[in-house]
Amino acid sequence: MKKVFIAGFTGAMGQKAVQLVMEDPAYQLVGVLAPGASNPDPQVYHLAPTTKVYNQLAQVDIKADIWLDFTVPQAVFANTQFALQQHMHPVVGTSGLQTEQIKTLQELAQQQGIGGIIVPNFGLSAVLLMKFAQEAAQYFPDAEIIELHHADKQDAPSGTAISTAQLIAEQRQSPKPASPLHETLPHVRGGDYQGIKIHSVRLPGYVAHEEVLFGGPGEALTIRQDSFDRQSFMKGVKLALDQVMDLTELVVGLEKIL
Ligand SMILES: NC(=O)C1=CN([C@@H]2O[C@H](COP(=O)(O)OP(=O)(O)OC[C@H]3O[C@@H](n4cnc5c(N)ncnc54)[C@H](OP(=O)(O)O)[C@@H]3O)[C@@H](O)[C@H]2O)C=CC1
Ligand SMILES: O=C(O)C1=N[C@H](C(=O)O)C[C@H](O)C1
Repeated sequence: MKKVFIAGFTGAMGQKAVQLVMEDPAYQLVGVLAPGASNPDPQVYHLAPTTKVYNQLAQVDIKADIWLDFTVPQAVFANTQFALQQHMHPVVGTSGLQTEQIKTLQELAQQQGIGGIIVPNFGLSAVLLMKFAQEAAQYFPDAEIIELHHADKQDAPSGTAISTAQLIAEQRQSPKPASPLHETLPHVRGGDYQGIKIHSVRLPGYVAHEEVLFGGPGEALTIRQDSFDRQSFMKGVKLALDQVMDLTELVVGLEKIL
């Protein structure tokens, strides 16, 4: 039985992950972490009576085989560093890791001789969108991204939008230089990732959605994916939990294990 630790267990994704791990006989939920979890009712959070509950990383004193992280961008780097130092295989769903931070974690994973996976999006529709966008960028170098999320999302742009922009930027050859523009409303053109504009929408009712718009002379291509329910991520989470202990390095993207 593989021992799993879940960071961010009180959150929207953390709760889904607790359910998944508790229902799967291949896993044992040995510990959980969330800052607001000083005295959680195990029944409210569907924990096992033996699951140890922590509210600070510094207090975590047990070892698991796998560290599953659904926390916040401010915590994910230190959490993953800790997991690697303690020889726990990280499965990182939290968004917001910077390129330099990922490099540092990959070096640490190599030093520690342990594999793991960082997954910008566990949903198959998003994984496919990124693949298709990368292909389209070879033919349509001019692209913009619109990501739409629930109003409680704590960061912008989404990790998925950043990953999509990175993939497009790697593939495209000659984007049209941006024309000078007089903005009558500041920031109206959105964020800029290497010339690719990213627009973040936050609205109640939405879960997680992304559109990539490609424009060319006289034509346009739009690719869109929708996660209508967080259940859309759980197949990918299960796949990562099942396979992470076989990985020998810290990889990025669910497609690495599909
Ligand atoms: N890769 C993917 O497919 C997906 C990734 N995500 C990402 O996962 C992350 C979590 O999303 P979601 O569940 O919606 O967010 P929530 O806001 O619902 O949950 C955040 C969790 O993190 C905990 N937390 C807050 N601060 C810290 C800290 N300093 N250290 C440890 N834990 C902390 C919160 O605990 P408390 O309640 O006590 O504050 C809570 O349990 C986000 O980065 C999101 O972008 C989300 C969906 C899919
Ligand atoms: O916060 C979310 O909800 C999501 N976050 C991830 C991201 O930032 O890309 C993945 C998915 O979009 C849901």
